[in-house]
Amino acid sequence: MDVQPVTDLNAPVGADEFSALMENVGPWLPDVPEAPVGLAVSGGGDSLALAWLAKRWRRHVLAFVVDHALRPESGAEALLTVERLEALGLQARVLTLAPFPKGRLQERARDARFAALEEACVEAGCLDLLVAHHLHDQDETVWMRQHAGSGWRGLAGMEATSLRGRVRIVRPCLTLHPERLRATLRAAGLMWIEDPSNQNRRFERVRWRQDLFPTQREEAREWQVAAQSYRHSEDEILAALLAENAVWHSTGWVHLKPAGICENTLSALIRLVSGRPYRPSRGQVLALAQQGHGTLAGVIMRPAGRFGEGVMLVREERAVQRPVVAETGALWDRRWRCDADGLPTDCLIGALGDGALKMDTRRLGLPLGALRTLPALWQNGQIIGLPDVLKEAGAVPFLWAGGVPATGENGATG
Ligand SMILES: Nc1ncnc2c1ncn2[C@@H]1O[C@H](COP(=O)(O)OP(=O)(O)OP(=O)(O)O)[C@@H](O)[C@H]1O
Repeated sequence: MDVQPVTDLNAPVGADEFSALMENVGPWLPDVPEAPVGLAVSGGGDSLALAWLAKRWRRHVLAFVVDHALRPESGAEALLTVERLEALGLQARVLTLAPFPKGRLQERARDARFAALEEACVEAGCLDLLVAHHLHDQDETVWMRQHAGSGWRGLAGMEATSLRGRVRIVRPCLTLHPERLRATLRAAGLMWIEDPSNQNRRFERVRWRQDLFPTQREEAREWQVAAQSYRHSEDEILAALLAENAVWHSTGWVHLKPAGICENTLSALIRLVSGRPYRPSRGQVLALAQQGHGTLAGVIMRPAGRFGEGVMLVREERAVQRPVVAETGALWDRRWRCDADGLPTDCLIGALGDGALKMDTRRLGLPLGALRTLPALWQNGQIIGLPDVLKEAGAVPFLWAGGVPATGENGATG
């Protein structure tokens, strides 16, 4: 649907305008209590304005307020935000984060925040999570990436929708000026919290926010629109190449025919097979494509041999995660999620490893490297459960949880 641009920065965002923005980032499930739309609210002006608008758009919206527990007053602020949300008729929950390691604070806080939000969304039945990034956030993202020497993929900025693990992140306000979100709050007579870290020039984003001239913001928008349209057309080409030439096996590896081997397919497939959120560097991928075999970003590429022409891409055994405690929902190696209930307390999830030696890879139809890097349930150094993708008796359910699809960019920040 076409949304008429509103140029008056003092004009609150209207209900019809917001509905049109939401329609552009749909489709949406029916408005039922079993499937609320999730909403991430920091308590700051932007996300509170989004909460107010979202509640008018739909009855069943569930807000999550993450308390990073980094400042003594943060717990009280989170509760105050919950009260404000409840006063708007929204259901709201506080998610308090466990302490996380010092250093790279903003990045770690963001990762921990999204992990908690994803978990809470899955538990509450929310497929979508709304966040309040707006036009100025997008400008700053584009400038930061431009400054870091990012190519067109980076300059395309944040997408209005992207996948993160098991939820879809939706940014309905990406084209809205922040002044209009403030105007919306003022018109509704709502109060919000100013987070002091939003003024702290120690953080790169804050410096860009404070220093960018209006003309530079305009410039960023031009780059962003051009780069995003290029990104979308490149993604279409990539999807067609993959559909024609790549076979993704549910045991976590890929067979790629010769006609499909190029920088674009390899970088997307390496990200997929490794379970990592980011693509490897372009130079490294080009070198690998030229060599025809090798190891990159936790993935081994080698000739496909008995599987046909071309190459196979298999997770590198040396790079897999160490064993983790086995419990329902546990994620191992960023690739596999354990879906079994009632596991004994002293079990671990780790690579099948040498447990694969007694197995017949020909009968199972997969390369040894792929078999060795599948998850297994271990107890006292013995394998007590194989993943159900192998279709063996007494198997344990594991779901592929790589999180990032092969096509479609996830230019996520924030
Ligand atoms: N502590 C938090 N709890 C829940 N959601 C959050 C939190 N911090 C950020 N978010 C979500 O991520 C978005 C982007 O984060 P960012 O840090 O840029 O926003 P902010 O300036 O802190 O807050 P706001 O956007 O509410 O003014 C927010 O708009 C909000 O939707």
